[in-house]
Amino acid sequence: MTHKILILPGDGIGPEIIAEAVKVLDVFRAEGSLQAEYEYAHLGGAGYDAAGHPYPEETRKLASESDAILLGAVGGPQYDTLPREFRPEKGLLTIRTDLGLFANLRPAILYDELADASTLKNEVVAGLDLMIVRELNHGIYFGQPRGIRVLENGERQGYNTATYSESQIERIARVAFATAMKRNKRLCSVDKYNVLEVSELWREVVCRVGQAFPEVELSHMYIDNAAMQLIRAPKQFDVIVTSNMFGDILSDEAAMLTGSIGMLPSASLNASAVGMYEPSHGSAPDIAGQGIANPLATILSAAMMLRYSLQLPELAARIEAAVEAVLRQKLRTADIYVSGCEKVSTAQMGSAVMAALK
Ligand SMILES: NC(=O)C1=CN([C@@H]2O[C@H](COP(=O)(O)OP(=O)(O)OC[C@H]3O[C@@H](n4cnc5c(N)ncnc54)[C@H](O)[C@@H]3O)[C@@H](O)[C@H]2O)C=CC1
Ligand SMILES: CC(C)CC(=O)C(=O)O
Ligand SMILES: [Mg+2]
Repeated sequence: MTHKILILPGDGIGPEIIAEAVKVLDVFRAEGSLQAEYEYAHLGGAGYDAAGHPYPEETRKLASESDAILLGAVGGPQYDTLPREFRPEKGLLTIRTDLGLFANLRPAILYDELADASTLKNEVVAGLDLMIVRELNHGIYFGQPRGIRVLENGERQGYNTATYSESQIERIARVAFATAMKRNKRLCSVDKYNVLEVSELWREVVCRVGQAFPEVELSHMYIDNAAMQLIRAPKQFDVIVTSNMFGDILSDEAAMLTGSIGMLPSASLNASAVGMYEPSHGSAPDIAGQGIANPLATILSAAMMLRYSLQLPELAARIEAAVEAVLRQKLRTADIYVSGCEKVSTAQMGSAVMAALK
Protein backbone atom coordinates (compact mmCIF):
# COMPACT_ATOMS: atom_id res chain seq x y z
CA MET A 1 0.00 0.00 0.00
CA THR A 2 1.27 3.46 -0.89
CA HIS A 3 1.09 5.94 1.98
CA LYS A 4 0.29 9.58 1.34
CA ILE A 5 2.58 11.83 3.34
CA LEU A 6 1.97 15.56 3.37
CA ILE A 7 5.13 17.57 4.00
CA LEU A 8 4.81 21.07 5.43
CA PRO A 9 8.27 22.65 5.71
CA GLY A 10 6.89 25.86 7.25
CA ASP A 11 9.10 28.76 8.26
CA GLY A 12 12.52 29.63 9.65
CA ILE A 13 14.61 26.48 10.09
CA GLY A 14 11.57 24.38 9.05
CA PRO A 15 12.65 23.79 5.41
CA GLU A 16 16.24 23.01 6.50
CA ILE A 17 15.32 20.34 9.05
CA ILE A 18 12.52 18.86 6.94
CA ALA A 19 14.97 18.31 4.07
CA GLU A 20 17.04 16.09 6.36
CA ALA A 21 14.06 14.04 7.53
CA VAL A 22 13.01 13.53 3.90
CA LYS A 23 16.55 12.38 3.02
CA VAL A 24 16.26 9.73 5.71
CA LEU A 25 12.78 8.58 4.60
CA ASP A 26 14.04 8.44 1.01
CA VAL A 27 16.51 5.73 2.01
CA PHE A 28 13.54 3.51 2.87
CA ARG A 29 11.70 4.48 -0.30
CA ALA A 30 14.76 3.61 -2.37
CA GLU A 31 15.18 0.21 -0.74
CA GLY A 32 11.44 -0.48 -1.10
CA SER A 33 10.68 -0.83 2.61
CA LEU A 34 8.49 2.31 2.54
CA GLN A 35 5.94 2.86 -0.20
CA ALA A 36 5.07 6.51 0.06
CA GLU A 37 4.08 9.47 -2.07
CA TYR A 38 4.90 12.96 -0.89
CA GLU A 39 2.86 16.09 -1.39
CA TYR A 40 4.30 19.44 -0.35
CA ALA A 41 2.20 22.36 0.89
CA HIS A 42 2.47 25.59 2.85
CA LEU A 43 1.62 26.21 6.49
CA GLY A 44 2.28 29.22 8.69
CA GLY A 45 4.11 32.24 7.35
CA ALA A 46 4.87 30.28 4.17
CA GLY A 47 1.11 29.88 3.66
CA TYR A 48 0.52 33.56 4.30
CA ASP A 49 3.22 34.53 1.80
CA ALA A 50 2.05 32.08 -0.90
CA ALA A 51 -1.74 32.24 -0.50
CA GLY A 52 -2.56 35.02 1.97
CA HIS A 53 -3.50 32.58 4.75
CA PRO A 54 -1.47 30.61 7.34
CA TYR A 55 -3.58 27.49 6.62
CA PRO A 56 -4.42 27.76 2.91
CA GLU A 57 -7.40 25.88 1.52
CA GLU A 58 -5.08 23.76 -0.65
CA THR A 59 -3.17 22.65 2.46
CA ARG A 60 -6.42 21.84 4.26
CA LYS A 61 -7.55 19.68 1.33
CA LEU A 62 -4.25 17.81 1.07
CA ALA A 63 -4.15 17.33 4.86
CA SER A 64 -7.60 15.75 4.85
CA GLU A 65 -6.45 13.28 2.16
CA SER A 66 -3.14 12.31 3.84
CA ASP A 67 -2.22 9.32 6.00
CA ALA A 68 0.33 11.37 7.87
CA ILE A 69 1.80 14.87 7.95
CA LEU A 70 5.38 15.85 8.59
CA LEU A 71 5.80 19.45 9.71
CA GLY A 72 8.91 21.57 10.23
CA ALA A 73 7.88 24.58 12.29
CA VAL A 74 6.07 27.86 11.81
CA GLY A 75 6.50 31.46 12.85
CA GLY A 76 8.81 34.39 12.49
CA PRO A 77 9.14 37.97 13.69
CA GLN A 78 8.00 39.35 10.30
CA TYR A 79 4.54 37.88 10.98
CA ASP A 80 4.18 38.93 14.64
CA THR A 81 2.29 42.13 13.91
CA LEU A 82 -0.26 40.63 11.50
CA PRO A 83 -3.86 40.37 12.72
CA ARG A 84 -3.94 37.26 14.90
CA GLU A 85 -6.00 35.18 12.43
CA PHE A 86 -3.27 35.56 9.79
CA ARG A 87 -0.36 34.67 12.04
CA PRO A 88 1.57 31.42 11.46
CA GLU A 89 0.73 30.07 14.92
CA LYS A 90 -2.98 30.39 14.13
CA GLY A 91 -2.44 28.19 11.07
CA LEU A 92 -0.77 25.57 13.25
CA LEU A 93 -3.49 25.68 15.90
CA THR A 94 -6.16 25.37 13.21
CA ILE A 95 -4.66 22.35 11.44
CA ARG A 96 -4.40 20.66 14.85
CA THR A 97 -8.11 21.16 15.57
CA ASP A 98 -9.21 20.66 11.96
CA LEU A 99 -7.78 17.14 12.01
CA GLY A 100 -8.85 16.51 15.63
CA LEU A 101 -5.24 15.96 16.72
CA PHE A 102 -5.98 16.04 20.44
CA ALA A 103 -3.20 13.81 21.76
CA ASN A 104 0.30 15.24 21.63
CA LEU A 105 3.00 12.74 22.60
CA ARG A 106 6.35 14.29 23.43
CA PRO A 107 8.96 11.76 24.50
CA ALA A 108 12.00 13.13 26.34
CA ILE A 109 14.79 10.60 26.08
CA LEU A 110 18.39 11.28 26.99
CA TYR A 111 20.70 9.37 24.68
CA ASP A 112 23.65 8.14 26.77
CA GLU A 113 26.04 9.86 24.39
CA LEU A 114 24.44 13.26 25.16
CA ALA A 115 24.72 13.11 28.95
CA ASP A 116 27.45 15.77 28.74
CA ALA A 117 25.30 18.05 26.57
CA SER A 118 22.62 18.44 29.23
CA THR A 119 22.97 21.42 31.51
CA LEU A 120 22.01 19.11 34.38
CA LYS A 121 24.33 16.79 36.28
CA ASN A 122 24.88 13.42 34.66
CA GLU A 123 23.43 11.44 37.59
CA VAL A 124 20.22 13.51 37.50
CA VAL A 125 19.50 12.82 33.83
CA ALA A 126 21.36 9.61 32.90
CA GLY A 127 18.88 7.04 31.57
CA LEU A 128 16.02 9.56 31.36
CA ASP A 129 13.01 8.29 29.38
CA LEU A 130 9.75 10.08 30.02
CA MET A 131 6.67 10.73 27.95
CA ILE A 132 4.60 13.87 28.13
CA VAL A 133 1.00 13.43 26.95
CA ARG A 134 -0.31 16.90 26.25
CA GLU A 135 -3.92 17.69 25.37
CA LEU A 136 -3.69 19.65 22.12
CA ASN A 137 -7.15 20.80 21.00
CA HIS A 138 -8.62 22.61 23.99
CA GLY A 139 -7.71 24.56 27.10
CA ILE A 140 -6.66 28.18 27.28
CA TYR A 141 -5.20 28.27 23.74
CA PHE A 142 -8.71 27.77 22.34
CA GLY A 143 -11.26 28.72 25.03
CA GLN A 144 -13.87 31.40 24.43
CA PRO A 145 -14.32 34.21 25.22
CA ARG A 146 -10.96 35.71 24.46
CA GLY A 147 -9.79 39.10 23.37
CA ILE A 148 -8.72 42.55 24.46
CA ARG A 149 -11.54 44.74 25.79
CA VAL A 150 -11.83 48.27 27.09
CA LEU A 151 -12.92 48.59 30.71
CA GLU A 152 -15.23 51.29 32.03
CA ASN A 153 -12.26 53.26 33.25
CA GLY A 154 -10.85 53.27 29.69
CA GLU A 155 -8.05 50.82 30.51
CA ARG A 156 -7.61 47.83 28.16
CA GLN A 157 -7.80 44.32 29.55
CA GLY A 158 -6.61 41.12 27.85
CA TYR A 159 -8.49 37.91 28.63
CA ASN A 160 -8.47 34.22 27.71
CA THR A 161 -10.53 31.34 29.00
CA ALA A 162 -9.32 27.89 30.01
CA THR A 163 -12.04 25.32 29.38
CA TYR A 164 -12.14 21.52 29.42
CA SER A 165 -15.29 19.45 29.18
CA GLU A 166 -15.50 15.99 30.74
CA SER A 167 -15.29 14.21 27.37
CA GLN A 168 -12.23 16.24 26.34
CA ILE A 169 -10.44 15.28 29.57
CA GLU A 170 -11.59 11.71 29.38
CA ARG A 171 -10.17 11.01 25.93
CA ILE A 172 -6.71 12.42 26.68
CA ALA A 173 -6.69 10.59 30.02
CA ARG A 174 -7.44 7.33 28.19
CA VAL A 175 -4.50 7.90 25.84
CA ALA A 176 -2.26 8.64 28.83
CA PHE A 177 -3.28 5.55 30.79
CA ALA A 178 -2.91 3.37 27.68
CA THR A 179 0.55 4.89 27.12
CA ALA A 180 1.51 4.18 30.73
CA MET A 181 0.33 0.57 30.36
CA LYS A 182 2.87 0.10 27.54
CA ARG A 183 5.64 1.63 29.66
CA ASN A 184 6.36 1.50 33.41
CA LYS A 185 2.72 1.91 34.49
CA ARG A 186 3.20 5.18 36.34
CA LEU A 187 1.15 8.24 35.39
CA CYS A 188 1.42 11.71 36.90
CA SER A 189 -1.40 14.11 36.10
CA VAL A 190 -0.24 17.72 36.29
CA ASP A 191 -2.78 20.44 37.08
CA LYS A 192 -3.46 23.50 39.23
CA TYR A 193 -6.25 21.95 41.29
CA ASN A 194 -5.61 24.22 44.25
CA VAL A 195 -6.60 27.34 42.26
CA LEU A 196 -8.52 26.47 39.06
CA GLU A 197 -11.97 24.92 38.66
CA VAL A 198 -10.90 23.60 35.26
CA SER A 199 -8.22 21.61 37.10
CA GLU A 200 -10.74 20.40 39.67
CA LEU A 201 -12.75 18.76 36.90
CA TRP A 202 -9.55 17.57 35.21
CA ARG A 203 -8.44 15.74 38.36
CA GLU A 204 -11.89 14.23 39.00
CA VAL A 205 -12.16 12.86 35.45
CA VAL A 206 -8.57 11.55 35.38
CA CYS A 207 -9.29 9.64 38.62
CA ARG A 208 -12.49 8.25 37.14
CA VAL A 209 -10.75 7.06 33.97
CA GLY A 210 -8.04 5.55 36.16
CA GLN A 211 -10.52 3.10 37.65
CA ALA A 212 -10.39 1.21 34.35
CA PHE A 213 -6.58 1.00 34.62
CA PRO A 214 -5.98 -0.43 38.12
CA GLU A 215 -2.42 -1.50 37.21
CA VAL A 216 -1.36 2.10 36.57
CA GLU A 217 -0.09 3.97 39.61
CA LEU A 218 -1.71 7.40 39.33
CA SER A 219 -0.36 10.48 41.08
CA HIS A 220 -1.20 14.18 40.87
CA MET A 221 1.10 17.17 40.99
CA TYR A 222 0.61 20.91 40.76
CA ILE A 223 2.19 22.50 37.69
CA ASP A 224 4.54 24.73 39.69
CA ASN A 225 5.91 21.77 41.64
CA ALA A 226 6.09 19.67 38.46
CA ALA A 227 8.22 22.34 36.77
CA MET A 228 10.58 22.18 39.75
CA GLN A 229 10.57 18.35 40.09
CA LEU A 230 11.37 17.97 36.40
CA ILE A 231 14.70 19.68 37.06
CA ARG A 232 15.28 18.27 40.57
CA ALA A 233 14.59 14.60 39.87
CA PRO A 234 13.21 14.00 36.35
CA LYS A 235 13.56 10.24 36.51
CA GLN A 236 10.72 10.02 39.06
CA PHE A 237 8.36 10.46 36.05
CA ASP A 238 7.25 7.80 33.59
CA VAL A 239 4.24 9.39 31.84
CA ILE A 240 2.94 12.90 32.50
CA VAL A 241 -0.54 13.90 31.33
CA THR A 242 -1.49 17.54 31.29
CA SER A 243 -3.42 20.31 29.61
CA ASN A 244 -2.42 22.16 26.47
CA MET A 245 -0.51 25.11 27.92
CA PHE A 246 1.06 23.25 30.85
CA GLY A 247 2.24 20.55 28.42
CA ASP A 248 3.63 23.14 26.02
CA ILE A 249 5.74 24.64 28.78
CA LEU A 250 6.79 21.40 30.49
CA SER A 251 7.88 19.82 27.20
CA ASP A 252 10.27 22.69 26.39
CA GLU A 253 11.62 22.31 29.92
CA ALA A 254 11.97 18.54 29.48
CA ALA A 255 13.81 19.14 26.20
CA MET A 256 16.74 20.59 28.10
CA LEU A 257 17.05 17.37 30.10
CA THR A 258 17.84 15.65 26.79
CA GLY A 259 20.62 18.06 25.89
CA SER A 260 18.74 20.38 23.53
CA ILE A 261 15.31 21.35 22.28
CA GLY A 262 16.66 20.15 18.93
CA MET A 263 16.35 16.57 20.23
CA LEU A 264 12.64 16.47 21.17
CA PRO A 265 10.24 14.96 18.59
CA SER A 266 6.46 14.85 18.80
CA ALA A 267 3.40 13.08 17.47
CA SER A 268 -0.05 14.67 17.39
CA LEU A 269 -2.73 12.02 17.00
CA ASN A 270 -6.46 11.92 16.46
CA ALA A 271 -8.97 9.17 17.16
CA SER A 272 -7.92 7.28 14.00
CA ALA A 273 -4.27 6.68 13.20
CA VAL A 274 -3.82 9.91 11.24
CA GLY A 275 -1.17 12.05 12.80
CA MET A 276 0.99 15.11 12.39
CA TYR A 277 4.64 14.81 13.32
CA GLU A 278 6.86 17.74 14.16
CA PRO A 279 9.76 18.68 16.39
CA SER A 280 8.67 20.21 19.70
CA HIS A 281 10.65 23.37 19.02
CA GLY A 282 9.71 26.39 16.93
CA SER A 283 11.11 27.94 13.77
CA ALA A 284 14.24 29.28 15.51
CA PRO A 285 14.48 32.51 13.48
CA ASP A 286 17.73 33.35 15.30
CA ILE A 287 19.58 30.56 13.48
CA ALA A 288 17.46 30.16 10.31
CA GLY A 289 19.36 30.06 7.01
CA GLN A 290 22.69 29.29 8.67
CA GLY A 291 22.63 25.52 8.18
CA ILE A 292 23.35 24.89 11.86
CA ALA A 293 19.96 23.75 13.22
CA ASN A 294 19.75 20.31 14.75
CA PRO A 295 17.59 18.10 12.48
CA LEU A 296 17.40 15.17 14.90
CA ALA A 297 14.07 16.14 16.53
CA THR A 298 12.52 16.22 13.05
CA ILE A 299 14.19 12.98 11.98
CA LEU A 300 12.95 11.36 15.21
CA SER A 301 9.48 12.79 14.50
CA ALA A 302 9.60 10.99 11.14
CA ALA A 303 10.39 7.82 13.11
CA MET A 304 7.29 8.44 15.24
CA MET A 305 5.29 8.83 12.02
CA LEU A 306 6.48 5.44 10.80
CA ARG A 307 5.54 3.88 14.14
CA TYR A 308 2.19 5.53 14.90
CA SER A 309 0.59 6.33 11.53
CA LEU A 310 2.23 4.02 9.00
CA GLN A 311 2.53 0.94 11.26
CA LEU A 312 6.19 0.42 10.34
CA PRO A 313 7.81 0.08 13.79
CA GLU A 314 10.88 -1.72 12.44
CA LEU A 315 11.74 1.29 10.23
CA ALA A 316 11.16 3.63 13.18
CA ALA A 317 13.56 1.57 15.26
CA ARG A 318 16.16 1.73 12.48
CA ILE A 319 16.02 5.53 12.49
CA GLU A 320 16.33 5.65 16.27
CA ALA A 321 19.31 3.29 16.16
CA ALA A 322 20.91 5.40 13.42
CA VAL A 323 20.51 8.55 15.54
CA GLU A 324 22.22 6.77 18.42
CA ALA A 325 24.98 5.65 16.08
CA VAL A 326 25.76 9.16 14.82
CA LEU A 327 25.86 10.45 18.39
CA ARG A 328 28.27 7.62 19.24
CA GLN A 329 30.39 8.79 16.31
CA LYS A 330 30.57 12.09 18.26
CA LEU A 331 28.92 14.11 15.52
CA ARG A 332 27.20 17.15 16.99
CA THR A 333 25.29 20.16 15.69
CA ALA A 334 26.16 23.36 17.54
CA ASP A 335 23.34 23.06 20.12
CA ILE A 336 24.65 19.72 21.45
CA TYR A 337 28.34 20.31 20.82
CA VAL A 338 30.83 19.61 23.59
CA SER A 339 34.58 19.70 23.21
CA GLY A 340 36.12 16.52 21.89
CA CYS A 341 33.27 16.08 19.39
CA GLU A 342 33.02 17.03 15.72
CA LYS A 343 30.79 19.98 14.97
CA VAL A 344 28.59 19.31 11.91
CA SER A 345 26.01 21.23 9.91
CA THR A 346 22.31 20.41 9.59
CA ALA A 347 22.90 18.67 6.26
CA GLN A 348 25.97 16.76 7.49
CA MET A 349 23.97 15.46 10.44
CA GLY A 350 21.15 14.31 8.14
CA SER A 351 23.63 12.61 5.81
CA ALA A 352 25.28 10.88 8.75
CA VAL A 353 21.93 9.47 9.89
CA MET A 354 21.27 8.29 6.32
CA ALA A 355 24.64 6.58 6.19
CA ALA A 356 24.09 4.94 9.57
CA LEU A 357 20.84 3.41 8.29
CA LYS A 358 22.54 1.36 5.67
N1 LIG B 1 5.44 24.02 16.49
C1 LIG B 1 5.80 25.21 16.05
O1 LIG B 1 5.80 25.45 14.86
C2 LIG B 1 6.24 26.23 17.02
C3 LIG B 1 6.45 27.51 16.57
N2 LIG B 1 6.96 28.46 17.42
C4 LIG B 1 7.25 29.76 16.82
O2 LIG B 1 8.65 29.78 16.50
C5 LIG B 1 9.14 31.13 16.57
C6 LIG B 1 10.36 31.20 17.47
O3 LIG B 1 9.97 30.91 18.80
P1 LIG B 1 10.99 30.73 20.00
O4 LIG B 1 10.28 31.08 21.23
O5 LIG B 1 12.27 31.42 19.68
O6 LIG B 1 11.22 29.15 20.11
P2 LIG B 1 12.15 28.17 19.25
O7 LIG B 1 11.87 26.81 19.75
O8 LIG B 1 11.99 28.41 17.80
O9 LIG B 1 13.65 28.59 19.66
C7 LIG B 1 14.08 28.66 20.99
C8 LIG B 1 15.61 28.53 21.02
O10 LIG B 1 15.97 27.19 20.71
C9 LIG B 1 16.81 27.15 19.58
N3 LIG B 1 16.42 26.01 18.74
C10 LIG B 1 15.16 25.62 18.43
N4 LIG B 1 15.19 24.58 17.61
C11 LIG B 1 16.47 24.27 17.39
C12 LIG B 1 17.13 23.29 16.63
N5 LIG B 1 16.48 22.36 15.91
N6 LIG B 1 18.49 23.27 16.63
C13 LIG B 1 19.18 24.15 17.36
N7 LIG B 1 18.61 25.12 18.11
C14 LIG B 1 17.27 25.19 18.12
C15 LIG B 1 16.61 28.48 18.85
O11 LIG B 1 17.73 28.82 18.08
C16 LIG B 1 16.31 29.42 20.00
O12 LIG B 1 17.51 29.91 20.54
C17 LIG B 1 7.96 31.97 17.07
O13 LIG B 1 7.37 32.58 15.96
C18 LIG B 1 7.03 30.96 17.71
O14 LIG B 1 5.68 31.36 17.72
C19 LIG B 1 7.29 28.16 18.72
C20 LIG B 1 7.08 26.91 19.20
C21 LIG B 1 6.49 25.85 18.41
C1 LIG C 1 3.42 28.03 18.53
C2 LIG C 1 2.38 27.37 19.38
C3 LIG C 1 1.07 27.44 18.64
C4 LIG C 1 2.62 25.94 19.71
C5 LIG C 1 3.77 25.52 20.53
O1 LIG C 1 4.55 26.23 21.12
C6 LIG C 1 3.94 24.08 20.61
O2 LIG C 1 3.09 23.32 20.17
O3 LIG C 1 4.96 23.64 21.18
MG1 LIG D 1 5.89 25.03 22.40
